[in-house]
Amino acid sequence: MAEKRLKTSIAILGCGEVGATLAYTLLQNPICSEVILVDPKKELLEAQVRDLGDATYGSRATTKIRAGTHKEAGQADIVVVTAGAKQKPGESRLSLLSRNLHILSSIFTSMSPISPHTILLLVANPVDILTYFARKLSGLPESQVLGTGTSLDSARLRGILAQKAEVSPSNIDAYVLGEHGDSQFVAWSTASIGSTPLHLALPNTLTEEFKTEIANHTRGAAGAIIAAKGCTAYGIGNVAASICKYILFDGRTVRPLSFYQSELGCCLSMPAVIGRTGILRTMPIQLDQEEQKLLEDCAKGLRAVIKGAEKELKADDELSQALEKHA
Ligand SMILES: NC(=O)C1=CN([C@@H]2O[C@H](COP(=O)(O)OP(=O)(O)OC[C@H]3O[C@@H](n4cnc5c(N)ncnc54)[C@H](O)[C@@H]3O)[C@@H](O)[C@H]2O)C=CC1
Ligand SMILES: CC(=O)C(=O)O
Repeated sequence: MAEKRLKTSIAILGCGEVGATLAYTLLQNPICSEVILVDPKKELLEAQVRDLGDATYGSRATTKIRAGTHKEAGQADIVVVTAGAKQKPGESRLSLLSRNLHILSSIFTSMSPISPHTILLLVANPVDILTYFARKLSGLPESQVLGTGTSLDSARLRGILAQKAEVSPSNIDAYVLGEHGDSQFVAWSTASIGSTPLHLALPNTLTEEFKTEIANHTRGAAGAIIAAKGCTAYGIGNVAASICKYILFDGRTVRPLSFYQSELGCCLSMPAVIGRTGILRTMPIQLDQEEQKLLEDCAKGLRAVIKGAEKELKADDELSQALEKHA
């Protein structure tokens, strides 16, 4: 029991491209005692654990990796859900909804009873919609259920702006907000380089044309990478590992994350402070009129998807029972 209390564990559900990349990132930058991988593909699971284990021998690695069950995962400090289908080239994230919602529901059935202290981090797509249903299926408090949301899009935005402005990405403070998907938008009015507002830092560059080009580049990044290599993994591996660190180390770090927005009736990304108990609080952001409209349109679109999914769920006995359990 004493040993259990001293251990910190991160369970990763799904050990495909994203799950394995996240596990590798966590082994290279240790933040917990143990990483537990769970996947119904037994041969793949065993091979990933062996291959990842090989990366730890001979170094000063402090994190152990092992295969586990969904039940064990349900007792981890953090459960990261990467389990699910991914987009084929040209497919949208939303097209994955029906398949991934079924997987999500089966995961919660298998993990039950989930520890009341577990923090759930959703990665699988469509991440905002799955985060919304994970809240309902897990029965955990809202603050403990979050999605990576537009963290990855914001990292991509920082990268391209840093190139254009010829400064380090760490000096760019700019967010993509809303859906991790096509209705996302850049909060240009709040963006800065260091403490200098973007319009002062890039006075001749920040035209409407430039903003459209950057926003399209950011929105289209996943599609372009998937068209060429079939998946994206390194970016999200790094983003998800950082979020796990902010949680376990009680970083109180501000990040654009997907979580339930009661006034909008859906999960989407807004800046939040994250720490040991998950979402500690929302960080208010002053959007301009146009951005506020984009946020509301984005929420409207997500609510419509949720409504459609709820209808589909009602027709599916197993899923509707799973949802009712925590209604
Ligand atoms: N939110 C984000 O920014 C990003 C999200 N993604 C999403 O992450 C998900 C995973 O992507 P990949 O790893 O490339 O796919 P993948 O196909 O390589 O791996 C998915 C794994 O999930 C496993 N799985 C299926 N049902 C399971 C269950 N009940 N329990 C545990 N594991 C289960 C599969 O067996 C498979 O090994 C996709 O939905 C993808 O769209 C990917 C990149 C970025
Ligand atoms: C696949 C995905 O959601 C991304 O790379 O943004």
